[in-house]
Amino acid sequence: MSTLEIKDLQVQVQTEDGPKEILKGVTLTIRDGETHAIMGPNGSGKSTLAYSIAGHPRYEITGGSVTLDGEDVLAMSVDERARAGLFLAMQYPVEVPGVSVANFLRTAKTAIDGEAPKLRTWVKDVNGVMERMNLDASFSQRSVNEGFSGGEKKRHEIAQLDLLDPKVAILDETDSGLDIDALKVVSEGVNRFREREGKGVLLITHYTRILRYIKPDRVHVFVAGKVAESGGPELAEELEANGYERFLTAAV
Ligand SMILES: Nc1ncnc2c1ncn2[C@@H]1O[C@H](COP(=O)(O)OP(=O)(O)OP(=O)(O)O)[C@@H](O)[C@H]1O
Repeated sequence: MSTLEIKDLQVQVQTEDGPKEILKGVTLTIRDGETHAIMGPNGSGKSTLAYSIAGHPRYEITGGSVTLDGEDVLAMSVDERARAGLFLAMQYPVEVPGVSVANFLRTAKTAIDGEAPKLRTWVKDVNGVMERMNLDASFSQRSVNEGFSGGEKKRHEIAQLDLLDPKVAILDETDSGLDIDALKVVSEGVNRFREREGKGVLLITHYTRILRYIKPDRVHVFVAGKVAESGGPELAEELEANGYERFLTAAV
């Protein structure tokens, strides 16, 4: 089971000019096995939603709730959220110089499962994932994200998704900066994850092209810190054709 329920979520950040309200009451439920796409203009608060769910300390929750299978996510520390089954692929993955991909993956897996994975199956699993993500075997020995190309960073995020096997994956612009081949590899990785029993996906994107590979159950238009409209995949096609204008006018 994996139901992520976001109710009337309100979030602010501290700026030099005082607090700034970014999320103004976001309500969204991702049920067992569903994939939801969020699209919206720059600065509408999509990444803020992703970071707030993952527990980034910069974002202050001023109202509302987030639960995963009924558990209060907002009461959990960042690592508790990961152990509870939340995964965030960041728009700009951070570099961790001196920590190899192999070490990072094993440490993360151990922290999430509460015990170290069995070495023999783990090595096989990692090699299998690297191969599927079209990453060279030597990639495991490189420092996390240091000097990675844009495409390598995103493929590495999906390799993590595959190995860490969360309940709900939040993917923040995982398609940005990918060439056609990498987009396919990344999409296939996400689809393999979706095929597992009861997994939820929240996919933040600017482009409908990824939604041709990863078919969403629901599409939400995010404008000025709120969900302005929700619909099926046809809503993404409408956005591609007409842009956000009708939503922006309505939000004023
Ligand atoms: N620390 C901060 N200080 C000031 N403003 C901030 C801070 N963090 C976020 N914001 C503002 O909050 C708004 C929402 O930002 P966010 O990154 O969530 O938008 P987004 O929809 O993901 O944008 P994009 O599509 O460009 O990635 C923006 O106006 C941004 O400048």
